[in-house]
Amino acid sequence: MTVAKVIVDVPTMQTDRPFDYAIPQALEARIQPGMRVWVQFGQGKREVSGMVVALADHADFEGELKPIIAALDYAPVMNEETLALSHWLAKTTYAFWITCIQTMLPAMLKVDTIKSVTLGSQPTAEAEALLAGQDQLVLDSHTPAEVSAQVMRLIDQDALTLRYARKDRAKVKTEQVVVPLKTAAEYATLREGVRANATKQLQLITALRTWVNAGSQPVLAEAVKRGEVDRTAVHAAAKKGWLRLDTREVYRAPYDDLDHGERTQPLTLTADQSKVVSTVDAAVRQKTPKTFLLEGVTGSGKTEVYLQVIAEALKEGRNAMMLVPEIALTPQMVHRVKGRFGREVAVMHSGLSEGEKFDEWRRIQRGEAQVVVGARSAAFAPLTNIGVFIIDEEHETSYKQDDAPRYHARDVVLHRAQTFGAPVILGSATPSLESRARAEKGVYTLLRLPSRINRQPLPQVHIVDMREAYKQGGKDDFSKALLDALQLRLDRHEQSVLLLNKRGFSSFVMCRECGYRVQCPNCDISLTLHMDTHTLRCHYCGHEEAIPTVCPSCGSRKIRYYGTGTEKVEASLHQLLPQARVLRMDVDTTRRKGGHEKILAAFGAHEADILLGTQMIAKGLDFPDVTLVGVINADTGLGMPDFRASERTFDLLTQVSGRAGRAEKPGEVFIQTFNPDHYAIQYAQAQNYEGFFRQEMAIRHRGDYPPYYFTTKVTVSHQQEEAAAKLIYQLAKQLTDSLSPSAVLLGPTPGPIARLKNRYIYQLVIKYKREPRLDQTLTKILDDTQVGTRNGYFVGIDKEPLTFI
Ligand SMILES: Nc1ncnc2c1ncn2[C@@H]1O[C@H](COP(=O)(O)OP(=O)(O)OP(=O)(O)O)[C@@H](O)[C@H]1O
Ligand SMILES: [Zn+2]
Ligand SMILES: [Zn+2]
Repeated sequence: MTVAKVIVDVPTMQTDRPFDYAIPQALEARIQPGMRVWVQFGQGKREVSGMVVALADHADFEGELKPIIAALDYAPVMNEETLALSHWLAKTTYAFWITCIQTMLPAMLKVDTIKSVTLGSQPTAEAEALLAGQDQLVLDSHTPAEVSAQVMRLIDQDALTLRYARKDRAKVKTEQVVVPLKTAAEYATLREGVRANATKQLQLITALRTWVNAGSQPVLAEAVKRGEVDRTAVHAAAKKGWLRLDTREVYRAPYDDLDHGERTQPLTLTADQSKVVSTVDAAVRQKTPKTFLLEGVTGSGKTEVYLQVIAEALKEGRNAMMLVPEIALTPQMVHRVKGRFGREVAVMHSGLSEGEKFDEWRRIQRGEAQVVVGARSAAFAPLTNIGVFIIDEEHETSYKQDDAPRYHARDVVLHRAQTFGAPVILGSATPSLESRARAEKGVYTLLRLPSRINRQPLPQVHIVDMREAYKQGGKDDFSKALLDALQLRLDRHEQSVLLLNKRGFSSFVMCRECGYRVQCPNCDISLTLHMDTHTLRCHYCGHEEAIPTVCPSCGSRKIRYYGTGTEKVEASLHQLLPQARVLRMDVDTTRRKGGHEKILAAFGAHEADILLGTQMIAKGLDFPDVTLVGVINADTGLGMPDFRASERTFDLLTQVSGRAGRAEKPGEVFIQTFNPDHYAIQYAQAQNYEGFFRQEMAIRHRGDYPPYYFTTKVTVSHQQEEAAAKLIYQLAKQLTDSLSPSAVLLGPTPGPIARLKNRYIYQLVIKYKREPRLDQTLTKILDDTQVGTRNGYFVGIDKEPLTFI
């Protein structure tokens, strides 16, 4: 007997292991590891989806095995390598195996379970009334709690029966093509029998003859759109047997125009670039899974290096994967990669629709794409035979996922690189301290691009002391120096980029009379003001409400708007420089699909003089006419109680400064700050990464922080504050008892936001150098607390968290 080992879609600690299922005769030859199946699970008749992770010739389970009800796939959606990867991911991130599998697959492959009730064996009047003449009542998250309770009671009485059905989200896109069934001569004869005033029929026959002669089978919708044929006439002709309509599967191709556009040629490399490329190429050819840290200043031509290394892998008959942070995955970047490799490139990022993502994934899965470019989750793309991995802007925090599985894309890539015997390039102008320290120890190989292409100097950076600036005629967030520099660019018809560092504060509404700030009802945090929709929104749970006109606390009408938002700065710019054309880029202006693209295209086409934006404008942009970069508020991040605050500030300032003067014209940068003497700002002014690295390492060493120590954060949440607090103290004791004396426990403390989505949060952080027993202890903690069951506890374990607050 063949037995299937199935991971079921029931994310709890007790079910986080494969369960044995019998493969019924009808499915005997079909079921393979990596296929999704539909099975019955646990008591009752609950039906769930699951993933076959292995086949075996005998069961580990003693009793009678339940059979697999149905296979959900015709071919496996995971292969041996990705299945093993999912298991590794679950182990290393303390997440459920099923959660990892679902994270790795496109959303369209998630199976929704539809729960409903029908009349049971002992129907009652109450049950019949509830169904109100319908065959079934569907239960979902919108079902009111009272109804759920009533349904449960009626199920217990056998008055109702619970039923399960599955709904696959996957939708394959199809199109209809016209297949002419007759010869050109036959169509000519047909034409003679058609009345002269039947113009649509005559037109159709003419078209059919053209297609027969050209041997083409056009897409119906397109032919109709071009006005070549009439849809009704086509359907009528199909009935008469003049033609056939075939349904064909098609991909939603988000970058169709680029796929068929002209290809760019490799550039002649500079000596520095050449050295880097040949070093990595050698590793590609020898299949050595070495990690290279490419430290290259902004505008040093890292992207061209990536492209040529990818080309080498392809030449060797291997595939390539390149990760880019979400916000740097701009149309510019896609253009550069697609421009070189065309349709061989699959692109994966959150800006695509679910259908587009699914289709790009299928192209990779079927071996039709050789290069994958994507954001964090593209690290899981089912690409095979990978010859090189690239992570651009490797210091970016967006490579780490905040929710379970709390993985870092860099770790996923390094793991897969071992499997494939492929080198990895980690590239950045400002590498993370962790990576740079590893290069120092020789774990990674350091490669450098110390100068800009064509020996252009890095832009000149001015620090503007805002404490002084307001005394000297600065107004509305702008110093006179920055305003003058902007004016000069307007006069010269050059472009400017303005960064508003939003980290740390945002716009809010406050009562001038009593100081009341509108709070989220579900979370302990102030609501953020959004002028575009005239609402207040919670950035954590999504709660939205109208701006009050009267203070809910004291009844006063003196409600005022506070904080510097991009909208407010945009308004000041219009006042201060009325002739400037400003484009604003932030979450609000890019929310709609393609919004990002449109703004950048407009800026590239010189439809604006100033591009004003948040962090999302700091990375990867390469516009030759940008000669000025202004940072409106450099230090909002410095005040954060986070030991990485300086590193983040240095990275951001260096990256954004790098947007200026990338072509022939020299660039200039103005950084407005209240902390002009802070070392992060000083080193950013000098664009001296190595200097910053040394000083920051010394500080981390003194404070026993990463990269000298490892860290793990444990978070507990519960709807009752007391329950959460009690558990975290209990865990703290358990950890202290099991860890060595050299490990340090920070906390327990309430979470930085003490209540989120109506759950109270407590956390602790473990700092340690070597703790062989930590893994075991953490696993035991998860086992003991029975996460995911009805007791209401959530326990989150985050290895190397990027946020401590
Ligand atoms: N060998 C070369 N010859 C000529 N131009 C080049 C060469 N390599 C790169 N360039 C050009 O130099 C500019 C900067 O290169 P690129 O954008 O790759 O730098 P980068 O290091 O990725 O920058 P950043 O980290 O700031 O995003 C681009 O316009 C690119 O086309
Ligand atoms: Zn008030
Ligand atoms: Zn909220």
